[in-house]
Amino acid sequence: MTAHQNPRGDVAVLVPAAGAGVRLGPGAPKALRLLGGEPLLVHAVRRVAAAPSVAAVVVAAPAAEVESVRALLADVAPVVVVPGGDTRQESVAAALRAVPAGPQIILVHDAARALAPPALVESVAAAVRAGADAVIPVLPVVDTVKEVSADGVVLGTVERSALRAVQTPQGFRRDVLAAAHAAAVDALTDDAGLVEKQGGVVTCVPGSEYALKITRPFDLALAEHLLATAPPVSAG
Ligand SMILES: Nc1ccn([C@@H]2O[C@H](COP(=O)(O)OP(=O)(O)OP(=O)(O)O)[C@@H](O)[C@H]2O)c(=O)n1
Ligand SMILES: C[C@](O)(CO)[C@H](O)COP(=O)(O)O
Repeated sequence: MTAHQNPRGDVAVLVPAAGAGVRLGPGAPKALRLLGGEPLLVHAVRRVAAAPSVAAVVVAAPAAEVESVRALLADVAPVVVVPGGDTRQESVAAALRAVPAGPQIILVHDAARALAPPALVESVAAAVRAGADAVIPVLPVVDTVKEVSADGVVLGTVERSALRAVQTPQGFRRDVLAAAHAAAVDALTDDAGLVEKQGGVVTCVPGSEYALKITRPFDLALAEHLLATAPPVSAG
């Protein structure tokens, strides 16, 4: 199957999906765990592929699951599947190398954020299209945040008014993301961080509660409930 979803689109989405899911507990690699009877990866790819701007999707799968992931996604969307790496950053870099020529906007989206709506994909892409080098969806931090020592003693309270919790999809001009990964020295927890290290400007757009990262068992249980009320997949 071709890598092209919508030949008129200007966006390629990289989906890092090669993580083990240690915090979710023993079982299959996290992207293949079930939510509403379907793997998290299927939910994530279905939603990004439904966004009208998306021309191509590249999935970084667990190395041992590349063929099974290809088969799993064959009826969901046209995708390229490559083996992921030992870290999220390596998985994104592997997917980036496989992006077809054409799209000049690249989004990076965690398979673990399985319910992120197509409308969020479109709003991130639109902000890049409007001229931003890099765009991240964010939500305000609602808890009081404290810095705590390794032995559990509070060192201080962090002023939270300027803090934001960062989600995916994160969006980039293609040349900006390529340069940031090429220059990467340390493994960071998100791609926008690599752009920041290069002195790039990262712009925020409003995130979505549905784009929660399914990390621990409670998140999966919460996502099962959210699935019933999630925006329709066609809401690009
Ligand atoms: N080597 C890795 C590690 C993570 N990821 C992906 O990066 C996203 C965010 O990672 P996270 O939710 O932390 O997943 P895991 O690394 O699987 O979680 P854990 O740390 O609990 O094992 C996930 O879609 C995950 O599959 C990846 O592609 N390659
Ligand atoms: C990219 C990310 O989802 C943004 O919040 C997050 O940094 C991934 O973190 P993890 O270390 O893979 O859990």
